[in-house]
Amino acid sequence: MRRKLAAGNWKMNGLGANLAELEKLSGLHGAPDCEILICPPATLISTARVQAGEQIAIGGQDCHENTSGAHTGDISAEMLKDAGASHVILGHSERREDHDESDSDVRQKACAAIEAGLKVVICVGESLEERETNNTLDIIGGQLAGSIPDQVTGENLVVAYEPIWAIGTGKVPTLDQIGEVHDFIRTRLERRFGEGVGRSARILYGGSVKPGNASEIFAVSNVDGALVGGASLKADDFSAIITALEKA
Ligand SMILES: O=C(CO)COP(=O)(O)O
Repeated sequence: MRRKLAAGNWKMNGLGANLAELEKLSGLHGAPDCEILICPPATLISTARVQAGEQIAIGGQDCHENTSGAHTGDISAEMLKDAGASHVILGHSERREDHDESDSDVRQKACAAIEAGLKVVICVGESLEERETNNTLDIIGGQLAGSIPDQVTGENLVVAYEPIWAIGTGKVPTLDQIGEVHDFIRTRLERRFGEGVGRSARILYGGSVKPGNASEIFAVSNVDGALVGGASLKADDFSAIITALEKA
C-alpha cells in the first residue's frame, strides 16, 4: 500500500516569520499512512527543518545538476541535503518556462538529487493549448520518458501531474481528466520500471487544490496526494487538505 503524500510548494513566498505556520501544522497531524512535505524557499530550509518537528519532511524547489563549481546563485542537491531537505521538486512548469528547463535538464538534476540521497518530486503537465488539442497524453508521456532517470525506486520517485492551466488559476480538470492522466502515468511507470517501482511510486495531483475540492480529487484512482501551492502557505488551509487526504 502506497503512503499518501501531502506536499506544499511555497514557491517564492515566505520569510522567517512565516515558519510559524509550519510550527502550527506540526502538532495537527500524525497519520502513519499520510506523509507531509513542505518545500519552502531555500533560505528557510535549515530553520524549517528545526522548527517543523519529525512529522513534517522538508524539501527544496530545485537543485543544480552539478555537485559543486562555478554556478553563481545555484544550489546543489548535496547542499539541500546538508540543510535538512529530504526531497526536492524538479521540473516545475514555472521553472521549465522561466528557465527553459528541458526534460534532459530535469533528468540530470534528478540524477544529482538521487545521488545526494534526496527523493525527487518530478513535475509533468500540459499547457491549455495542448489540452484543447487533445495532446495531453502525448505531452505527459514524453515528459515522463525524458525527465525520469533510470535509477529511481518506488521510494525515491514521486511524480506530480500539474496541468499548467490549473496552476494558480482556480481551474481544475474534471475528475475524469485527472483520473485518465493518473492512470496513464501509472501504466507508463509500470511499463518502464516494472510493477515494483511502477506501483509503489506516488503520483500527486497539483493545480488549484483547495480545502473545498481536495476530497473529490483524492477519491480519483491513482491520486496518492497533492502538490499544493497557494493553499499550503496557511496552516489552516493545508491542514484541511491533509485531513481530506487522511480520510481518503
Ligand atoms: O504549482 C503548484 C504546486 O507546485 C500548484 O499551485 P496552486 O495550488 O497555487 O495552483
